[in-house]
Amino acid sequence: MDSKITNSILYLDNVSVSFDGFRALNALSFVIEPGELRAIIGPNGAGKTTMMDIITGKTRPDQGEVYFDGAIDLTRKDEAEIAQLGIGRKFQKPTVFESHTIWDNLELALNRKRGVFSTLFYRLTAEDKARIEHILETVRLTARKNDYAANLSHGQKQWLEIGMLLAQEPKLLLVDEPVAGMTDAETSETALLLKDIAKTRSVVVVEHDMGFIRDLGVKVTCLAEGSVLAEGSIDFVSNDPKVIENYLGR
Ligand SMILES: Nc1ncnc2c1ncn2[C@@H]1O[C@H](COP(=O)(O)OP(=O)(O)OP(=O)(O)O)[C@@H](O)[C@H]1O
Repeated sequence: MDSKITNSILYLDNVSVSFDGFRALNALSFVIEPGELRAIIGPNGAGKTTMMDIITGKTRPDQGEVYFDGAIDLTRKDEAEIAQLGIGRKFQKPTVFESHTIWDNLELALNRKRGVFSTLFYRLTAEDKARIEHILETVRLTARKNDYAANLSHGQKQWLEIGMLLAQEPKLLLVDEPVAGMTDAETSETALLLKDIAKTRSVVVVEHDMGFIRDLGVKVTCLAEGSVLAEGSIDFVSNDPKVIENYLGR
């Protein structure tokens, strides 16, 4: 097998998918390295959500290769299997349990991995507690751990949900527009938080907020019309005439 596949955490090659004759992805190819934090930008309808749907098994490609963690062919796995393999997805809207505390939300997320029956009789070990404390620190919510999730700001709810995904220890985390609706301070903090997370796993983040993308300071992939328009540093990508014409200049 190609070493480009075996050395990557995520490998997409020539992936296409059409809906009623409309090509949402058109020969999309890109590679994410283990431990990489990658930013994906692009205009509305560029195929960013469809790309995440393909990776998580929600949508099947019409053609192309999708490999995870070396040699796992994701096109042969269903959504549940892909989640189990270690791909976590954060949707745009936070979906935390508002009437539970922040701690309980994380405990529930930790238990989700274990299944219903073991959860019924399960007591947290010291190791589990340490894990929750560590996640609380990562997502900047230690001081709020006993508050109800309902009392968090929108940005903090996004962080809590990222924490709930971390409890399941994904190898790859897909994050869709995390900073939409956040304050400027929360947006800057989210860039730091995602960089912290990427120290121990790979992260792919889709965002429109260019200030945030600049703060991340990582490799950027710009999609348009279902394929890669430009890829490289933020300066390289934002000076590309095709990116200016199709996205930034709009
Ligand atoms: N299930 C579907 N059925 C029909 N068309 C779809 C479906 N999913 C996506 N599309 C179309 O495919 C195109 C790509 O959509 P997609 O949501 O992936 O873009 P996006 O880059 O995520 O856009 P945005 O930034 O607005 O979220 C759009 O024109 C969309 O209408």
